Amino acid sequence: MLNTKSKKYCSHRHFFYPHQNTHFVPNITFGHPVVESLRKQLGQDPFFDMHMMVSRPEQWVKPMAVAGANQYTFHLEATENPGALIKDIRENGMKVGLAIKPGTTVEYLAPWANQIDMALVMTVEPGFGGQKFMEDMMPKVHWLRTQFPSLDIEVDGGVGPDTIHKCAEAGANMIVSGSAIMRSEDPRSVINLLRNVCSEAAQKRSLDR
Ligand SMILES: O=C(CO)[C@@H](O)[C@H](O)COP(=O)(O)O
Repeated sequence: MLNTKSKKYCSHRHFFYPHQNTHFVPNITFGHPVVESLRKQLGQDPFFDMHMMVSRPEQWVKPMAVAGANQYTFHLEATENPGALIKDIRENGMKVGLAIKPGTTVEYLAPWANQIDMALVMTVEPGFGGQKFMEDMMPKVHWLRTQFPSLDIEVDGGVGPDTIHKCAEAGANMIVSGSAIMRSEDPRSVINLLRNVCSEAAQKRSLDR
């Protein structure tokens, strides 16, 4: 639960920036020591995109870069100065991802779209796996794809074989999928399916252009 006394509204009065002692999401996942260890185990090939569901994302840029992250994705709702953070991420040699929660409209992300590598449209409230896919986020994906044809657009939350077509048709080309893969008896085939549906949709878009 966020401490409402620490609420601080920004100029457009839609977000509030959690106080440093509150959590952006209510649970804890792994941090840069695990990233460092994975990098050592897996070598330089895997692309590590760090989705930072944290308050004050500024504080983890350098540790994540040193640990071997390739892309640093932060939440627009969690920072007061996205421009400075984007600059810092780049100066630390990483690509930039910018995420929005379901309640945040794309118009707040749009001004930054030309400065980032990837836009992440959350299709659940951040925090937990296994939630229901929010189809009503697809217009955001579609709008971003129309406005920024070459931007990487990711969806995250409730994405699996039943929902991937909606994501791909709307224009997503990067997918986060947890439960659908982990709970499958054949994870490889689920991964291949998700990949293929996205590639086919992207190919069709490029032919239509
Ligand atoms: O971290 C989050 C939500 O905060 C997501 O990345 C989920 O973990 C994706 O898992 P599924 O929704 O696919 O189970």
